[in-house]
Amino acid sequence: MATRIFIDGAAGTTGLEIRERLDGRDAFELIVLDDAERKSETARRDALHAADIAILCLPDDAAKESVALAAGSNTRFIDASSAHRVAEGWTYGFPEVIGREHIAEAQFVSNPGCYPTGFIALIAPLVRAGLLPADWPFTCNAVSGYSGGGKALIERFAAEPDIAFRTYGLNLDHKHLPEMQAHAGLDHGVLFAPSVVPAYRGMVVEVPLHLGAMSTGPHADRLRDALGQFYEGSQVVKVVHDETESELLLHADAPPRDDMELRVFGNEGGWNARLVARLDNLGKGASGAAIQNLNIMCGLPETEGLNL
Ligand SMILES: NC(=O)C1=CN([C@@H]2O[C@H](COP(=O)(O)OP(=O)(O)OC[C@H]3O[C@@H](n4cnc5c(N)ncnc54)[C@H](OP(=O)(O)O)[C@@H]3O)[C@@H](O)[C@H]2O)C=CC1
Ligand SMILES: CC(=O)N[C@@H](CCC(=O)OP(=O)(O)O)C(=O)O
Repeated sequence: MATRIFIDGAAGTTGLEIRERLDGRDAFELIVLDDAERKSETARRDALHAADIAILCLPDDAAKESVALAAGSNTRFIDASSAHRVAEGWTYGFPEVIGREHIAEAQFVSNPGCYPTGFIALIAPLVRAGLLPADWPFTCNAVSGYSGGGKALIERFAAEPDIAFRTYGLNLDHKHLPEMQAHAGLDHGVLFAPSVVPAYRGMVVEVPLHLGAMSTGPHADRLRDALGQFYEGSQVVKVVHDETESELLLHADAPPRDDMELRVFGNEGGWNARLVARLDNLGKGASGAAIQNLNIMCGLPETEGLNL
C-alpha cells in the first residue's frame, strides 16, 4: 500500500520542489488541498490525521500549529522549518551525521537548515574526531541564492533587480545559530555572516581556520582526509579535491541538485585552511534532504528521486 503524504505548505518554494521530486513515485500517494482549502485549519487537520507522513514546508509558527493539529494521530513528521531543530523529542534529519537508524525509526524528524547543512557537514566530523577543538571560536561566511528566503525574498529580488549583493543577520542572532552549535558539538556559538546574491538557488558555506593557532595543530590535508573517510561511500555528500582548483562559482541559472560538495583548501604549510561546502539551498538544504529522510523513514533506497 502506498504511503500517504501530506505536504503542508505545498504551494511554497520548498513544498513545490518536494512535489516535483515525489512526482511519479508509486510508493507514495499525495493528499492535496486546493487553493481555497490549503490554509483552512479544518482541512489541514483532516489531512494531517489522514496522512502517514506530513511534510511541513511552512513558517515556524504554522509548523508548530500543524503538529498541534495532528494531536491524537500517529502521523509522522518531516519539518522543513526551523521550529524543531533543537527541540526535545525531535530527531535532526541529517542522516550522514546523525545516523540513518535514528531517522528510520523517528516519528518527528526536523530537516536541517540550509546553511547549517554545510557548516555541520564540515565541522561535526572533525570535532568528533578530536581534530578541531569543540571550544574553538568558529566563524562561518556564507552566500545563498535568493530562493533561500522563500516567496518573500524571491519577490524582492524580482522587484529590485539591481541588488548585486546583500549581507544580513547583522544583529548576530540568525535563527540557525542554535542548531549550528548543537549539532556540530560546539561549546560556543558560531560567528555567522550570511549573505545573498542574485542567483535563484545554490550556496557556498565557508569556515576559515587558523590551524596554526590550535593546540591540536592539524594540517589542512589531515582535515580533508578525515572528511573523506567520514563520508566514504555517500552518494550525497562528496569530498572533492583538485589541486588546480582556484575558484568556486555559483551560476544564476543552475539546475536543481541534491548532493553537496565539501572541499578543504590549505596554504603551503597547511596551517591556514578554508573549509568550503557547496550545495543547493533547495536541494540538500531543504527539499532533497526531506526526500532523503522520507526514503529512510519508509525503508526505501535512500537516494530514490534525488537529483544526483
Ligand atoms: N527556501 C529555502 O531554501 C529553505 C526553506 N526552509 C524552510 O522551509 C519552510 C518553507 O520555506 P519556503 O518554502 O522557502 O517558504 P515560502 O514562503 O516560499 O512558502 C511557505 C508556504 O507556506 C504557506 N503558509 C503560510 N502560512 C500557512 C498556514 N498557516 N497554513 C498553510 N500554509 C501556510 C504560504 O502560503 P502563501 O503561498 O499563501 O504565502 C507558502 O505557500 C520555512 O520554514 C523555511 O524557513 C528550509 C530550508 C531552506
Ligand atoms: C537567504 C535566506 O534568507 N535564507 C534563510 C534561511 C533558509 C533556510 O535554511 O531555511 P530555514 O528558515 O528553515 O532555516 C535565512 O537566512 O533566514
